Amino acid sequence: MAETEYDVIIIGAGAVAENVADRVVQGGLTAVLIESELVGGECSYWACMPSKALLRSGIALRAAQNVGGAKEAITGGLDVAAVLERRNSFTSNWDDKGQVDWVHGAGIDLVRGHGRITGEKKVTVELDGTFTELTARHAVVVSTGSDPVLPDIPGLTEVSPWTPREATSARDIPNSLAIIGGGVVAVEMATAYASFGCEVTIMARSGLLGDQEDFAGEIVGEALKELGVTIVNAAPSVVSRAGPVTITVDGRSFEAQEILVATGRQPRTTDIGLETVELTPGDWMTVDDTLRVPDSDWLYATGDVNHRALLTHQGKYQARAAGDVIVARALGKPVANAKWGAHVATADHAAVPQVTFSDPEVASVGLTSTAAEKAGYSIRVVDYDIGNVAGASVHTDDYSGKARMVVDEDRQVILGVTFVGPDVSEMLHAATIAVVGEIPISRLWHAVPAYPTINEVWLRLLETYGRP
Ligand SMILES: Cc1cc2nc3c(=O)[nH]c(=O)nc-3n(C[C@H](O)[C@H](O)[C@H](O)COP(=O)(O)OP(=O)(O)OC[C@H]3O[C@@H](n4cnc5c(N)ncnc54)[C@H](O)[C@@H]3O)c2cc1C
Ligand SMILES: NC(=O)c1ccc[n+]([C@@H]2O[C@H](COP(=O)([O-])OP(=O)(O)OC[C@H]3O[C@@H](n4cnc5c(N)ncnc54)[C@H](O)[C@@H]3O)[C@@H](O)[C@H]2O)c1
Repeated sequence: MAETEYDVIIIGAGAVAENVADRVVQGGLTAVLIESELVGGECSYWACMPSKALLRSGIALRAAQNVGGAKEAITGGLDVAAVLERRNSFTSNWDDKGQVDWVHGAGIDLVRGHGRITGEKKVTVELDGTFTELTARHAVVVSTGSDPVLPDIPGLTEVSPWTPREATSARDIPNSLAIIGGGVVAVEMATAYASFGCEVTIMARSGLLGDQEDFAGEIVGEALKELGVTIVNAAPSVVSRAGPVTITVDGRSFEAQEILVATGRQPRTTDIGLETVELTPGDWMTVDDTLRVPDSDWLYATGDVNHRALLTHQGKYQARAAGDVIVARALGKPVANAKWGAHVATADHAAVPQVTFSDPEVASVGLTSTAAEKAGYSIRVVDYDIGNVAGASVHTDDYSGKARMVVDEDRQVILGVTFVGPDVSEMLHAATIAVVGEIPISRLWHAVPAYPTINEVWLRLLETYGRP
C-alpha cells in the first residue's frame, strides 16, 4: 500500500468539494479529492442541472403562450425528445471528463474510489479491492452529500420506485407518474413531467412547499392543477406493482406507470469511517460556523452532509469559507470567525436564497413570517400583488404573483422576502443583498427599481410599509 501525503484530503468530489479544493490550492496548499462515482456530484448529473433543463423548455413555451403577439406564432407543442436531448447535453451524457480536466487544470489531485476515515488525519481509498492510504497534514473535509430517504411504506421497496436520480435521468417519459412528497423535488418534477404530457399525481401529506410562506404552496398547487396534476393531501398507505404501480392513499386506489419518492434526504455517512473518530455513522455531521467538527482541529464537513442548507450554492459558499479557514489555520494567519467574517458561513443561519423552479417560480431568502415569529422577532409582514406592477403586466398578459417582505420592526431591516410569479428567480439576489446587508428600510427607499420592470414591486412593498 502506497502512502501519500497532502495538506488537505477531501472525501467526495461534488460541486462543494471541488470548491473547497480550489480555495485550498489557491491558498498555496495541496489538495486531493476522492470520488467513488462521477466528479461533479449530484448537482451536475442527477439534480440541479438536469432537473432545470427538464423544466426550462415547458416554462419557456408557456411564457410565450402568455404574451399576445407571440402566442399566435406557436403552432406546436413541446418537443419532448429535444428536451431530453438538451438535458443530456447539460449532464455531458453522464461523463465527467470535463470536470476531471477542470480539477487537474486547477492543480488538484483526484483519487477514484470509496474514501473512509481510518483515524486522525488518515483516509483510506478502496477501489476494486485495492486500498490506498492517504495522510492529511492539516485537514480532512467530508463532502459526501446526501441520499434520498425512502419512507417506510409497505411494498415501496419491492416496486423499484424512482428516486430523483431516475426522474432527472429518464430516457423515456412514462404515461403516468405518482409522486410521494410535497417538497421542492416533488413540485419541480411534477411541473416537468406534466409539461411532457405525463399524467401526474402528487401525494403530499402536509401540503406543498411546507417550508415556504403558505401562499407559495397554494399558488403553485393551483398552477399544477391547471397543468393537469392531481394533488392528494395524504401519504400512501401501501403500494404494489403488477405492471403499473398501484398506490393506496386516503382509502382510494391509484395506478401509475412509475412512482417517484421525493421525501427528503439522509446523510451519506454510513460507511465513511466516522466510528474511528468517535462520531456516529449515519448521522448528519454537526459543524461550527467555520465548518469544523466541534472538538476536532482537523475534521471539517461541507455541503449537504452537514445539513445546514441542502443547496448547491450554499454548500459552495461553505466551501469558500472552509477552504480559506483551513489555509489560514495551516499558515498560522488570523482567523476571521466573528459573525459575517471571511471564515464563517453566517448566511446559513440568516440568508439562504432558494428558488423552486415551478411555474410560477418561488424565490425566497431569509426567514418566513412563521420562522421570524418563532425566532422571537417583532415583525411586520408586507404583501403586494406583483400583477399590479406595470413591468409585470408588460412581461406577461394577466401576470399573477405575490411578494412578501418580513420586516424586523425593532431595527427596520428586512428578515426575509418571498416572491411567487413568472421569472421572479432573477429578482432574488436584490433581496439577498438587502437581507445580508441588513440595509435599513429608510435607505432602501433610495434603491430605485427601473421602470417598467417587475422589480418595481420593491417600490410598492416599501410604499405599502410606509417611509420611516
Ligand atoms: C432533484 C434535485 C434537484 C436539485 N436542484 C437544485 C437546484 O436547482 N439548486 C440547488 O442549489 N440545489 C439543488 N439540489 C440540491 C443539490 O443537488 C445538493 O445540495 C448538492 O448536490 C450538494 O452538493 P454536495 O457536494 O454536498 O454533495 P453531492 O453533490 O452529493 O456530492 C458528493 C459526492 O461525494 C461522493 N461520495 C460520497 N461518499 C463518498 C465516499 N465515501 N468516497 C468517495 N466519494 C464519495 C459522491 O459520489 C458525490 O459525487 C437538488 C437536489 C435534487 C435531489
Ligand atoms: N430548486 C432547488 O433549489 C431544489 C430542487 C430540488 C431539491 N432541492 C433540495 O433537495 C432537498 C431534497 O428535496 P425533497 O423535495 O426530496 O425534500 P424536502 O425536504 O424539500 O421535501 C420532502 C417532502 O416529503 C414529504 N414527506 C416526507 N415523508 C413523507 C412520507 N412518508 N409520505 C409522504 N410525504 C412525505 C414532506 O412533507 C415534504 O413535503 C431539499 O432540501 C432541497 O433544498 C433543491
